[in-house]
Amino acid sequence: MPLDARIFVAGHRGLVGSAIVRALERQGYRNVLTRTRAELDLRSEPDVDDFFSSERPEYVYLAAAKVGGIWANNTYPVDFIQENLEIELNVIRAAHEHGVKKLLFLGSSCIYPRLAPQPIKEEYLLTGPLEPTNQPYAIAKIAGIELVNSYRRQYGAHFISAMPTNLYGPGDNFDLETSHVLAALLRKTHEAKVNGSPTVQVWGTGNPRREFLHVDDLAEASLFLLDHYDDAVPINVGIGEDISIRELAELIKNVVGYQGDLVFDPRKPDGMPRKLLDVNRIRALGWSARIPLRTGIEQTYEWFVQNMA
Ligand SMILES: NC(=O)C1=CN([C@@H]2O[C@H](COP(=O)(O)OP(=O)(O)OC[C@H]3O[C@@H](n4cnc5c(N)ncnc54)[C@H](OP(=O)(O)O)[C@@H]3O)[C@@H](O)[C@H]2O)C=CC1
Ligand SMILES: C[C@H]1O[C@H](OP(=O)(O)OP(=O)(O)OC[C@H]2O[C@@H](n3cnc4c(=O)[nH]c(N)nc43)[C@H](O)[C@@H]2O)[C@@H](O)[C@@H](O)C1=O
Repeated sequence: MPLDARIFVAGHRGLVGSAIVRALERQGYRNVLTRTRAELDLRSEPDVDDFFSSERPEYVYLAAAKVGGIWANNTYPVDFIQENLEIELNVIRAAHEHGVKKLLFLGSSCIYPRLAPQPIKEEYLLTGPLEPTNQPYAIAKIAGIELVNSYRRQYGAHFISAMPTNLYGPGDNFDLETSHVLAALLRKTHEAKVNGSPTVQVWGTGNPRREFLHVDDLAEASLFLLDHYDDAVPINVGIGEDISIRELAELIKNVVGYQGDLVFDPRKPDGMPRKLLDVNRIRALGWSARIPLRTGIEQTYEWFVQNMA
């Protein structure tokens, strides 16, 4: 992408979108287009069309979506399937109709079968049943991949899809109901330390395993893929290692400096037993994650204390 290219980052105030804007600015891009949801609701087809027609973006990062952790996904299935389908249909269609040169659609590792062999290769998509707690969201994301590939096949569009693993970092959602595990445990553990509480509640058994990628790594990967990838296969983006939720909770205790105990609540869902991406495809292109988990958690905790606590 030339440095004066007109680049639309959809979802620029979110965890991922804000990191992509930071990465673009670091690399010297000076024409980054953004709109808040209040300024442009991406669920509205005519408004999306007007925006593309007046602003004429040349490149698009589609990082706007209805996003949430296991509880939110399980509790608001209509919102997760409907809003995501609407956003994908409007933005991807408008990008094609208004001549966007390249678009990156962000999916999620939850598109893969619940019991997929580990680490999960891109070709395992649609080879088995999905995890029920996030099936509506996963199906919306799979529809997004198919839409991207249909535009590639029917019109030769240079649209691509990336599948990030679980993300964390500055700007994450720290709401205890709707957040993902890492942000939730950072906040709970910090509050337990400050309030002198003897225990921290951890949902589920602690046995599920997850892979955590720092959002600044994902942002670098997103820029890299726009320049170096043009294929129908939705490419995995991860760090290549996973840990159990119990190990994550212990690591967070250590970073926060909390001396109390962890209490597991098996009445809460575990979700997918394991979700570790095979990242050989993106590594072969020349990109690897750089931020180690402990360093990333320390930096995110510092951000949380300065901005949210
Ligand atoms: N977080 C994670 O662990 C993972 C995320 N991903 C993917 O990355 C992408 C971004 O996720 P993340 O940054 O975490 O999500 P966030 O919830 O942090 O941000 C989502 C962004 O989308 C915007 N948005 C949502 N609905 C609309 C709408 N109707 N119109 C306009 N803007 C809208 C929000 O705008 P506003 O701020 O104005 O509300 C917000 O800026 C998603 O596609 C997600 O699937 C993939 C794997 C893991
Ligand atoms: C990114 C991904 O995010 C979601 O899938 P998930 O990986 O299951 O998400 P999660 O981060 O919410 O939980 C991971 C694990 O952690 C446990 N856990 C413990 N204690 C807390 C806790 O306090 N909060 C949360 N949220 N989880 C907790 C929790 O019970 C589960 O076993 C999907 O919605 C999916 O759509 C998606 O794409």
